[in-house]
Amino acid sequence: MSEHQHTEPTDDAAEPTSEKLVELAKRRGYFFQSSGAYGGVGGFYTFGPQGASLKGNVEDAWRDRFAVAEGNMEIDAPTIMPEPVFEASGHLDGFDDMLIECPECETSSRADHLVEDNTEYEDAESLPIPEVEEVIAEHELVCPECGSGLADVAVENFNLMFATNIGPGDSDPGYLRPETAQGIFVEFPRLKEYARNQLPFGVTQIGRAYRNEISPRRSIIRTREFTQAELEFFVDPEEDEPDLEAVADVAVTLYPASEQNAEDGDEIRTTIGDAVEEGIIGDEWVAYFLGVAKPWYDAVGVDMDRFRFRQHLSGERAHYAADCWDAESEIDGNWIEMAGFAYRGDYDLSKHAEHSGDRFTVFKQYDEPKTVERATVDPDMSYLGPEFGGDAQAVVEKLETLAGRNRAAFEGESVEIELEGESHELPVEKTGFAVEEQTEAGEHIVPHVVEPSFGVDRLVYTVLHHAYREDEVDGEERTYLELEPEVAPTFVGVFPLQSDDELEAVADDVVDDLREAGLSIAYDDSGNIGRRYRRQDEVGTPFCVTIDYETVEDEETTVTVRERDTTDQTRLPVDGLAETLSAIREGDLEFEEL
Ligand SMILES: Nc1ncnc2c1ncn2[C@@H]1O[C@H](COP(=O)(O)OP(=O)(O)OP(=O)(O)O)[C@@H](O)[C@H]1O
Repeated sequence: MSEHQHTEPTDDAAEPTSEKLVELAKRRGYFFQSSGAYGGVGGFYTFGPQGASLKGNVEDAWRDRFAVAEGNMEIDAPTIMPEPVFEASGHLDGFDDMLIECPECETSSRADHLVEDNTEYEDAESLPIPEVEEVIAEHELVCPECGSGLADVAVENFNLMFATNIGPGDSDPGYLRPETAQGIFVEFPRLKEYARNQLPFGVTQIGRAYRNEISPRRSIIRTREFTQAELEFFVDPEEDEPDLEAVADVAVTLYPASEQNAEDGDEIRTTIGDAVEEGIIGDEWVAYFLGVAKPWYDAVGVDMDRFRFRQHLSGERAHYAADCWDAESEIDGNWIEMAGFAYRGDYDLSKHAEHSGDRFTVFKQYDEPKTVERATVDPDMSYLGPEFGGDAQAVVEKLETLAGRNRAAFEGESVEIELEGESHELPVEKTGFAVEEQTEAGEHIVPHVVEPSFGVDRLVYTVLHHAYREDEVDGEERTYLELEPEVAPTFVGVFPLQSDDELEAVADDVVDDLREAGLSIAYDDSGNIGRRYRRQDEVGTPFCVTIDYETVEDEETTVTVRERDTTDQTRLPVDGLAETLSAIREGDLEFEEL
């Protein structure tokens, strides 16, 4: 849960585009704070008609790339899970942020953010609480809301999970999942069957996650309910290798930990292939998914000049994560995390195995059966019973473990075991010790996990922010969103020039044709034509089709087609219009070619 000063600014920093974007988003139906009729509630946002459509298109594009094209499965698990799941995952004990509450105005703030925003510390999250308290006192930091001093105020750990009860009463606590990933890990014993026990395989999920953030901020960038798109990719660490060839030439901007730590460190422009070769990206699987993600981000409309992969600093990384990189986008001069790519080892599956007692392994068949020597014991119970009484079974278990670990212990006349701190000698002949040859077809292994974890809301925000443009058309200021046709909520605006039965009849036919071709259409017959264009420009509609008097006068029925970014216009016959626009949407044709 890192949030660095160099990657995220304070709320009061001047953010011209963000401010204008948030206003546009509300006015045009992209997103707005929820429950406004009741005063609004912090950290919850509703996606309006345009936003829901954009978000859905982004999710579809993610599904196409990370589930369908990669051959991974998709699941849809519940958002509430029982307490033992989060005991196992570590969220119950460790999913905390540092909370400081102002005694004067009762405003809650994240203590680490307070320190990062107002001192030279860049990674206060990794400091122990007493040190954070010291820094707050030393720097005489004050409440961001009312300005009261916070020098003597205690900092506490605050668990970010939303708690609830499953069923009546409180005997069965549950939590709203703080990440979609646990829904995949918990079902692993069944999911591996669907994958026919063959590694590697991947499972994706797109769904809501909940975090009771102490101070949600920057509109949909830090909310309390948000959407994640996660892939858990399970591999055999000994044998599976990614298809690095496929992404070797992908050009990337990397900001490795070494550069972040260096005095004059800088971003590195390289390719995935070279970065792996030079050891900049330590794990090949992580490198592979960075290579898949970069062109995908480009395709959905993230500006590649304002995009980079930043490696986690050692203090930021979970202890089990071998390598971790974030995809970051630049927003008004600051970098925000859009996704994390982590090599998580066998941590998650081992924890769930330990806590649930279920099998979180995959049976790995050897190419050829192996003959192995196994040391076994078959103790003489008529001897152990009288000798050890109620402890006889414990002695058997000790002997079994010892035979597996240290055969040499059985080489003499007697063997020594330890029981509750006391040492006992047994005649070897009474243990039934033997070494046998066994043929084994394979072994049970715990797969390792590579996790690309995307935040959909932050991506939607970035796509809108990077698409935001202002220019002047015919002496008038214009705002438009240069959204990629693949994700734009509406593809074509259709306007009859005037309220006229003949024009409207043609417009209706055009709408029917285009909708039949699967294109999303906005029909607008109100206001002057310039204003209708502006409305569509502001929501990022790539094309507008106007039905005017030439349409009905000409022998061939033609319409004006206007392109959003250039505002260039051309006349096209209604016949074949749907095919032409579909070809543009698919990327098979450029507007300039018309
Ligand atoms: N409160 C939030 N609001 C919106 N999106 C979020 C939030 N927390 C996490 N995400 C998204 O989920 C993705 C994966 O979650 P992860 O646990 O790696 O985030 P994180 O490192 O805790 O984020 P942060 O450091 O910003 O709190 C993030 O990259 C981000 O896009």
